[in-house]
Order: sequence, then C-alpha cells, then structure tokens
Amino acid sequence: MSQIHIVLASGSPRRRQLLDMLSLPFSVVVTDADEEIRPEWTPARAVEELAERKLAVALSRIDVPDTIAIAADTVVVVDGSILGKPANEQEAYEMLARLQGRAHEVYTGVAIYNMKNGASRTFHEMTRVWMRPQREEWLRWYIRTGEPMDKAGSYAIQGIGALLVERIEGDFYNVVGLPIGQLAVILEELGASIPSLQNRA
Ligand SMILES: Cc1cn([C@H]2C[C@H](O)[C@@H](COP(=O)(O)OP(=O)(O)OP(=O)(O)O)O2)c(=O)[nH]c1=O
Repeated sequence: MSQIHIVLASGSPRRRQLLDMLSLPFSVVVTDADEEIRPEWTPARAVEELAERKLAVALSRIDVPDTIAIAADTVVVVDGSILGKPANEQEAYEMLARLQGRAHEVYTGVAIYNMKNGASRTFHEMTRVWMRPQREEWLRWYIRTGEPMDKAGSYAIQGIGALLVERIEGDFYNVVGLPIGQLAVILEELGASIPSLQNRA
C-alpha cells in the first residue's frame, strides 16, 4: 500500500501518545471546534457529532491531498447526563462527588476521512467504569493536583484518578480518549498501512 499521510486533529497529548502505538508517522492539527452538545442528542450521537465537527475544522486546514485525518471526542455519562471537562474547581468537585461509589459510562467518538478517495467512517465505543467512594478531603486534594481540570468527568484513569477506579468493562484506552484497537482496524479498512498490525497471524 502507498504511504498515506496521517493527521490527528487533536490538542490532547493523550491522543498523540495512543496514536504513537501504531508506529505510524503522523502530524497534528489542533482544532478549536465548538463543543456545544444539543440536549436531544444521545451520548453516542454527541461524541460522534463533536468528533465530526473537529474533523471538519481540521480538513479546512490540511493542504496535503493524500491524507487520512482523524478526530475524537470523549464524554462521561452518569444517569443519562453528559459530563464534559469541568469549567472550574467547583464543577470538578460536583462531577467527582456524583461519580464516586457507583458506575458510569465513558463514550469516545472517532471520525475519520480519507482525502485521497473520499472514504469516511464515524464510530464510537463505550467503556463502563465503577468507582470507589473517596472522602471529600481526598476529592478536594485531587482537584488541587490539577489533573482533573482538562479531563471529561474530572478524572484521569491513567493518572492519580486510578485511585478512584474499582474496575472497568471495555477498552481502557477508550477512557483515556482513543479506542486504539478499533481505530487501527478501521484505519486499515480505509487504506492506511499500519506497521503495528503487519505481523499478525
Ligand atoms: C475520563 C477521562 C478523560 N480523559 C480525557 C480525554 C480527552 O483528552 C479529554 C476529554 O476532552 P475532549 O474534548 O474529548 O478532548 P480534548 O479537548 O482534550 O482534545 P481535542 O478536542 O483537541 O482532541 O478527557 C482522560 O485523559 N482520562 C480519563 O480517564
């Protein structure tokens, strides 16, 4: 397969690290898409729509024609309410207080477009996370570390937030912001050659 240029439309350092797992060279375009969610959207639709919005902004800034562009969006869902990134420390506390001691869902939507042949795919994955209860002082201390402030649902499963997590069902990396296993399969279907998949049986 010919070399195709990959662009990740994301300012998230986590998504860059996850895409690095594919051993595929890629470049990054940071987008500033509007992240407003319409109240009638289901969580699955919300993450897919937001990923497509980020992708559309990125596509308008890419001038290499042989490019596959990828964008993603992650939200946390509890009792049907969609939680994005907290606006301030008080909101982070309210989110964490709501999530602790119970289960919630993490949805990541991914939108991909192959500019070479016009092929596109949008999909989402859901991971269920069960959290331990933690004391108010611990939650306040955790917020002061700064870790929750740029994360959907106000925690990072890959960081100190792991101390809140009892168990998960589904793809761990989907919680971190990119369902990398499923993304690799779909990128191949869309014409990318993935070095990390070459040695399969
Ligand atoms: C729940 C959870 C979320 N997150 C992160 C993943 C996403 O980066 C972030 C959700 O915000 P997003 O709006 O999905 O992404 P972003 O603003 O960080 O980056 P961009 O839009 O430029 O791609 O929360 C974790 O890192 N760990 C977790 O455990």
